[in-house]
Amino acid sequence: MRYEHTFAQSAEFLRQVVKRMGQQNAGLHPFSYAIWYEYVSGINRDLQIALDARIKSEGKLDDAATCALYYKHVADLDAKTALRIGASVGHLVDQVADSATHAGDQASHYGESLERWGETLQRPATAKGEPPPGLADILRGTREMQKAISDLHERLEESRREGQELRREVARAREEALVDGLTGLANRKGFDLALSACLQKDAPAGPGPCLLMIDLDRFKRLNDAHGHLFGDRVLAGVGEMLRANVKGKDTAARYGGEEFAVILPHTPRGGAVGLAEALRALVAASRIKNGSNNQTLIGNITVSIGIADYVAGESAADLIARADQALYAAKAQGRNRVNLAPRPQPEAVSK
Ligand SMILES: Nc1nc2c(ncn2[C@@H]2O[C@H](COP(=O)(O)OP(=O)(O)OP(=O)(O)O)[C@@H](O)[C@H]2O)c(=O)[nH]1
Repeated sequence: MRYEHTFAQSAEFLRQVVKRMGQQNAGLHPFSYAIWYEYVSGINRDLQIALDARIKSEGKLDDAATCALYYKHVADLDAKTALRIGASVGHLVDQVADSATHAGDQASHYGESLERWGETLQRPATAKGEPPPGLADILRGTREMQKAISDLHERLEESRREGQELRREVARAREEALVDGLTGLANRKGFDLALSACLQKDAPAGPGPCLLMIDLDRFKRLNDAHGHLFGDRVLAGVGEMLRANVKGKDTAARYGGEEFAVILPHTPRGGAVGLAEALRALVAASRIKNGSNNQTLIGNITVSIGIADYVAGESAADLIARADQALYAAKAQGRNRVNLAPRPQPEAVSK
């Protein structure tokens, strides 16, 4: 386990963590607890450096900063560690198997030589009617050695196969760590990785990328009226609709709670507006079954969508903020609508 502290140690960390959490602006949620626990216990050096730098430059941590630190330095750690261990184990097994193959080759070469020597030695002995003493033992020993090496080789080959399977499992686990359990879309971490990969490409030729932020309208009201489980089914339904309509190099993600995001790496703003309008209309036309017999159809589920098209030099955070502002404007204009963010003035783009 990652946390090996005794009860007394962790109780002391708890005391310090609560104090530190209370000094920030972020909520007292598990993400906040996790980063401060790792900070005060001293087990996560990168996090300590990043957290100190953040507080020095920006003062108290808010929710966004807390979540960003959590995703970057805590949540990803297990996946990273698993990947590293998987790669090391695989490498080790490959090395051992290579050595065994080499040893096996040598032994069989040695065996062949002994066989040849044996034949030469046996000839005059057979002529006299009695083999030289000890020669039969040498040959038997050699064969036994060959058999032992060949068994070892087989076992190590098996280990190599297991190592490869282990590596595949680790890769699968890592992929799963980037997927949201309820909707099957990319989760927040998957979204962050996809967006930063998309923005890191050297000056992409052609249009895009565009970012859509999609938020369910009056979702609290829906939860209150029909229950949280029904709310979850609505989220899963929206996820299914996005999976069916967002394909290829485009990424659909659950950004958090009842908010979704779509990254369109090569789509011009006109195309993004067209897709957003189609997604909005699909949700508005949907009906979801509810009730004990699942026969009651609930409608009036709508989403508002904000769109921002990337401006050269813009950071991921700025692009998200512009799409979010467009989303809030869509809400303010009455919801169930699509709104395109204005493009920032060139001097407003932070490099
Ligand atoms: N069922 C369910 N509800 C969630 C989940 N995540 C967030 N919510 C709920 O989503 C609701 C969001 O409410 P608000 O942020 O007030 O927004 P809203 O009611 O959608 O209103 P507007 O966004 O202004 O249209 C809250 O009631 C949350 O509890 C989830 O995973 N499942």
